[in-house]
This record gives sequence, structure tokens and C-alpha cells, in this order.
Amino acid sequence: AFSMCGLAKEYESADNEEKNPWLVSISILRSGRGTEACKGALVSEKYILTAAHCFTIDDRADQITVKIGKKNMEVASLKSHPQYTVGKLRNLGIPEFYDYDVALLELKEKITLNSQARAICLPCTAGTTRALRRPHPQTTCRDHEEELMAVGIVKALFVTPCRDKYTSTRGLRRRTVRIKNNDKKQSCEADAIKAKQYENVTDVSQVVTERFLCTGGTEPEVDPNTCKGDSGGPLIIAKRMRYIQVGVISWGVVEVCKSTPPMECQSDKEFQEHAPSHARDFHISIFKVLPWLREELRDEGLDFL
Ligand SMILES: Cc1cc(Br)c(Nc2ncc[nH]2)c2c(Cl)c[nH]c12
Repeated sequence: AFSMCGLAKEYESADNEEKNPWLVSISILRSGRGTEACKGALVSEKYILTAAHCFTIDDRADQITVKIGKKNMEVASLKSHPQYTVGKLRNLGIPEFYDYDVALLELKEKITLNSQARAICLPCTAGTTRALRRPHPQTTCRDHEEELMAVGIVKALFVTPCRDKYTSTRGLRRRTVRIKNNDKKQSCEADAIKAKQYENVTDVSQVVTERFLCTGGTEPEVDPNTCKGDSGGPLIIAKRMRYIQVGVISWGVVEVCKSTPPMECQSDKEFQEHAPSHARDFHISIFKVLPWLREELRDEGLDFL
């Protein structure tokens, strides 16, 4: 039988890993300069989907360790999207360009899937057709996009570390955000040029390309914001207790987390204070990098539509 994607333990007392069994913590060891931390999502028994900007061109696979469930795993190879070029617009005074900001890490060994390590569903695969309880093979990739991203405001979630106030250990917390599509997209994207790094940007479309999904801001509700450490993590849509990754967290306008410690896991405060209305976050849409994913994951039995 096939291993079902996007399934998690839902009961309250389940541990962090069982509630988010696809969430991967990535640390990149840089001699003399400490480690960089990013997040990722397990998309098959051997591959992790993350952000390309977590790595530099000099980073090698043996400098990267990933934590899945409670296990540390080694990485065999790292492959960034061929069209990712962070320095492409430097001569325009734009220091960082995040178009196609996605990468795949291949594990040295297959991970044994269990309640603490399980793949998330990727759109346009048979696993997502099953997760959406739609008929296979009649259901198309277009049907997935229509079902998942049909309307102007789409509820989604990302997972970020929090501080457990009783055990003061590190926990995980789901944060609900709203993807602004169609008519709401433009005002969301317009705030991109309020990012410090983008003061020289004259036209928003220079830094916000077709590949991005936009969340954050205060309309229709205040959205929590990502932190740099959330880079590479999945932007998830939950449908009937199944979890489907629609984006990879790439960059944000305001670094709201630098000044404040991780939020308390128990606090019911939904969002960071003083999240300004222009605090937007940008994610690479899975639907916009499918040809690359199909190619790189062709032997993983994901059954792309
Ligand atoms: C998730 C994430 C990644 C990066 Br890279 C950030 N840095 C940045 N954004 C624009 C240029 N550089 C931020 C910020 Cl800021 C908030 N969240 C971020």
C-alpha cells in the first residue's frame, strides 16, 4: 500500500513531532562562523523541500544536518532550483532576490516513516488527490489548484518554535495566516518595497514575481509574521485533517522576531504585538515550481499528475 501523506496526530497530548511529523530542522555548519538554521518539510522518504537562500554556493552536503522527528540525519546532496540567483539584481541596488527560492535536500538513508516522521502532501500528486477525497485519476492538477487556492483569501498555517512556559523547553506552534490571492494580492505585494533591503526598488514586480504567495498584514485579520529562522518551512493548507504544502517560506518585510524571544506556547495571543500593516511575508508557490519538482522527485513514487 502507499504511505499516506499529510496525516498527523491530532490529540492534545501528542508531542510536537507527532503533531507536525513533516517539519524538519536544518542546521548548516559553517567553520568558524557558527551554524545557520532553517526549516524544511519532508516530502518523501528521502527528500526535504526547503529554501535555497538557506545555503551559499560554498555549502556542501556534509556540512548540513537535519532533524526529523527526534532523529538527526545526514544529507547526501543539496540541489537549489536552477533559476535561483540571489545576486541577479545587485547592479540595480537590490541586494537579495528571492525568485525560485527553493531547494531539495536528499538524505543519505531513507527515513522510516512513523508517527514522528511522515511526508506532507504535495499538490498535483496522487497523494493529494486521495487526501482531498477526490477520484483518481480523473482529478487534475488544475482541480487541486482550484480547490486549494480558489478564493481571494485562503486560510493557511505555518509552524514556528515557541517557549514552553512550564518546562521552558522549545515547543512548536501553528500560526494561522491568510494568503491574499486575486484582487487582494496586489495590495499585499505592494508592501514588499517597505523592506529595508528594498529601498532602491522602484517597481514591486522587480522583487515580487509570479512565483510568490503573499501573507501577513492586518486585513481581514492580523496575521502573525515569519521569522528568519522559519525560512524554508512549509506554508500549509489543512483540509479535513490532511495537510497539504502550498508554499515554501521565503522572505518577509519586517523581522518582528529579532527583538522578541520566541512566543510562549501556552499564550493565547495570536500574533506578535506592533505587527505593522505592511508586515508581509512571501512564499514560493509549489504550483509555480512543479516542473522542477517532478524532475527531481521522479523516482520517489509520488505519482505526479
Ligand atoms: C523568513 C524570512 C526570511 C528572510 Br531572508 C528575511 N529577511 C529579508 N527579507 C527581505 C530581505 N531580507 C525575513 C524577514 Cl525581514 C522576515 N522574515 C524573513
